[in-house]
Amino acid sequence: MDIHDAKAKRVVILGTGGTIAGTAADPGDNVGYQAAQLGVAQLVAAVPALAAVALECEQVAQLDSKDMDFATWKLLAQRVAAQLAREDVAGLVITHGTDTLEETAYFLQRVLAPKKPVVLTAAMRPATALQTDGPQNLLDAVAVAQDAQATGVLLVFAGVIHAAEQVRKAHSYRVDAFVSSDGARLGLVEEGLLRWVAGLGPARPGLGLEILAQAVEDWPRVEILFNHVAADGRLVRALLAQAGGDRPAGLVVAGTGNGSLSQKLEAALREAQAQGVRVLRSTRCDAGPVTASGEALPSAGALSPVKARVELILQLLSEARA
Ligand SMILES: NC(=O)CC[C@H](N)C(=O)O
Repeated sequence: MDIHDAKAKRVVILGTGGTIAGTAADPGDNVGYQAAQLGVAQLVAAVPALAAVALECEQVAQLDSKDMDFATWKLLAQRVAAQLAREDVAGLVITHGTDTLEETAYFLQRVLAPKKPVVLTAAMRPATALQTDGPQNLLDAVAVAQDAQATGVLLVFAGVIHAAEQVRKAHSYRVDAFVSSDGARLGLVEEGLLRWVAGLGPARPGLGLEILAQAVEDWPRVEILFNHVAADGRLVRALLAQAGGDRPAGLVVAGTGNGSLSQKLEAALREAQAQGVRVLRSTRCDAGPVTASGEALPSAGALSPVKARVELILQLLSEARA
């Protein structure tokens, strides 16, 4: 859809901070900047084409996404649900830091599984940079939020539309920092026009906002560990030795290859399981699922280790209410 279409319904932009709202003293400095300095209304004001779109802005948070926390997640999920419930709203855009964006995207998809589009976007260069990427990403994200075919939690970045489940940050510096596993990108945005390249798959139903009712201090602790040469399970045993409330409720292991584990690490994880700690097996490979087999510890499917952690936290919250 052309973003200049006057009949287009309203888009609400929720600001949370990140580099897209960052500033540096020197325009040539792409790394020595402060994230989360500009308000979301200032980001919109920097994109003249957005003046023609029916937009509202809401500042939900103002942080560097390396510091994203459960309280902000809970507030964001509530605000997203409230804005989506409005009939005059076609879709949402969320501005976010790139560092933990994929975790927030997966969290919102699993909790809300929205029918309307919820489009995250971000930037790899601060707003003051010579080659700032935030304004174009914001413009593209608004175009996707208005599109009748767009649905669910998406990321729009560097002209590409990604789905929450597949996307991950793959580069620490380049402006096209995100990829989708197995090339599963959904589409492209070119001069405000969308070109879908993959069908949108059927989404699982959302777990519901109610599961977030528990105080965030009491949300389950889930840690991530790796398999690697000579992984001996001592880290697992150190965690199990922690006193009552401090010990993790769940562990995600980023296994090698198809989620494989050294004999010692697997033994330690089975001990954890026997003691009531939930274990999920993911892979440290960049792409591809963990295909379940026989007696192996439970697989996280195609979820990356950080998303498997979000999934386990949400499953534990959901089961605690059942
Ligand atoms: N490019 C970025 O957005 C990363 C900056 C910052 N650490 C954040 O995630 O908020």
